[in-house]
Amino acid sequence: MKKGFEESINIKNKILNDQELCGIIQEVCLTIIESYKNGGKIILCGNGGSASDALHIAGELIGRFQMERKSLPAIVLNADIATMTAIANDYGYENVFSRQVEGLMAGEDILIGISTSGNSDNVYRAIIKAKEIGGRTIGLLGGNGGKIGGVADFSIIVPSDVTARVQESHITIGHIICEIVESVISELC
Ligand SMILES: O=C(CO)[C@@H](O)[C@H](O)[C@H](O)[C@H](O)COP(=O)(O)O
Ligand SMILES: [Zn+2]
Repeated sequence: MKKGFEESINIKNKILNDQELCGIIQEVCLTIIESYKNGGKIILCGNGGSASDALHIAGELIGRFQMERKSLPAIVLNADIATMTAIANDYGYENVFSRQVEGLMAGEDILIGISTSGNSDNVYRAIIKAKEIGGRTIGLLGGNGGKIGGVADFSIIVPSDVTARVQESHITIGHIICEIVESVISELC
């Protein structure tokens, strides 16, 4: 039992002491704030535990994190099960997110693709489609960043190959981003 706690703490300490990674997280916050100022929205997607993380982060933005402020628009592509199953059935599971990006994303929007391996094909294709549309893309990743790490505008790569450990840091990073974005936005309005 102790091993799991220790591993989780050690990975978070590694992130804390990685200036480059902390710098990327800061840049991501600024990019999200800029998008919101320009009338953009955040679009998120992921599989399994990362699907839950996408829902969790969107809930903090649309509802609130810790402060009273206006609602911040966020859409989760893995939330709409009717659309997802239709696309999976008609076009293949690898296209369940990219097809929605095609229909929903505008140039001022940001796509956050969450994948602990960095290699989920449906998240990868969503990032590629978002780039074609001209939107900014963020990968919340793990391992060596995988193929998504090679294409996203910003890659936040948690230094671990263990899916569960990566997910635990993803939600910590997600909370930190929400806290920073919320505090800046609430000063503006
Ligand atoms: O939550 C877990 C494991 O902790 C699983 O549901 C996990 O998210 C699934 O195996 C995903 O399919 C993994 O995909 P990815 O993170 O590599 O993109
Ligand atoms: Zn999990």
